[in-house]
Amino acid sequence: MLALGCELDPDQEVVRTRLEDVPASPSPSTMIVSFLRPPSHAPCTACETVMTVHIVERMASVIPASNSSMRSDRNTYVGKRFVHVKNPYLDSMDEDILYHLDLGTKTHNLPAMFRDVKFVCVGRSPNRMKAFALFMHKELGLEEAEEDIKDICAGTDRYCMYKTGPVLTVSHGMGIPSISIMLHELIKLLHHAQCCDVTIIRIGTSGGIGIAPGTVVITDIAVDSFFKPRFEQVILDNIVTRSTELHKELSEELFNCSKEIPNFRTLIGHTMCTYDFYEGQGRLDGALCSFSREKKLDYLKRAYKAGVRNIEMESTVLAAMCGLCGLKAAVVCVTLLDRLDCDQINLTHDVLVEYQQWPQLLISNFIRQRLGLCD
Ligand SMILES: O=P(O)(O)O[C@H]1O[C@H](CO)[C@@H](O)[C@H]1O
Ligand SMILES: O=c1cc[nH]c(=O)[nH]1
Repeated sequence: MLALGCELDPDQEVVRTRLEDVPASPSPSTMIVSFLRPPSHAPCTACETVMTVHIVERMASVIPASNSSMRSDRNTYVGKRFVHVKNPYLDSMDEDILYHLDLGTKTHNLPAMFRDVKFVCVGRSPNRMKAFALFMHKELGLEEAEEDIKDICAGTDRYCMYKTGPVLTVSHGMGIPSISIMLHELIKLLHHAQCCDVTIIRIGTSGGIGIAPGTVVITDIAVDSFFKPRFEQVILDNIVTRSTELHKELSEELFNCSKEIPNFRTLIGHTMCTYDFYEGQGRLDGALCSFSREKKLDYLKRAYKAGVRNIEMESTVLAAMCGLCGLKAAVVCVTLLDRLDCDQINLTHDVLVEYQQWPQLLISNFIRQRLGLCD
């Protein structure tokens, strides 16, 4: 019998192992083959896939009460839910330099700067996020002068960061590698700053499937290009599979909040996260295209049937990392086109600007509501 070639962290679980599926001579990167399913789920096609790797790192929210090894971890969430890191090496480090944010534990008093943060809003570009921070500043009625809202990461041009009251706004660039680097350092920052009960929301744009452009999709589950609720992270020469479920109550709260905004088109649905904008999203207009229009439409229609309503490029890793580190996460993206109709984004500048404001408006209303600032 093949022994499982790893030691499991309490937060990681091989839910079921199908030894008959293990290749006779597994390569070093296919040491364990298992059949994965988050324990709280009934079996479904989305989860019932034999994968090259094999470990589900469960989100705290899906830990069954009977799992005693996880109970203490879970109990730390009662009352205050701290942001936690899952790295035994961090504690022994004399200093932690958050290189891409130009911040550090020795150079900055992170608790003094950030301990009161309750909401983190992330989005692609420095300009968009600066505009959002200024908008939030106005909406929260903060006394500080607008000119005093400075980019906290000004010492680097990798990302930007603004703090307006309890709201931290950070840019993340395009795609999984870019947002993933930012999230590692942001999560450590929130941890070092002893933040608790933090909600993180990605505000973005996306391509819709079978829905009118301008619709805001609130993601319930982020799925990969195979419509599976998973994020595969290559670690050394293993692929570790992580769950991509987002916070259900949070998405419902956001949806309810959207109902109070006049003429706001919104829905809750699955969001597909890809590694590429062109071939990866089935576009016919990239520099490379090796499939037919029929194949493209067949793929997008299958995605729709699987519950996917929009496509973007960051949601799976955000869901996976935040779920593991005790952050309630949501993804709110407006759709710029219906991919069943076209591939090119041909909106006028004004319409594009208007569409991009919808998610921002929703998030600002949500934060104001949470802070008891609504009329
Ligand atoms: O508008 P943002 O938030 O960047 O979102 C989408 O747009 C970019 C591609 O144009 C990708 O980052 C994708 O996720
Ligand atoms: O089609 C689109 C539009 C915006 N962002 C994407 O990732 N895809």
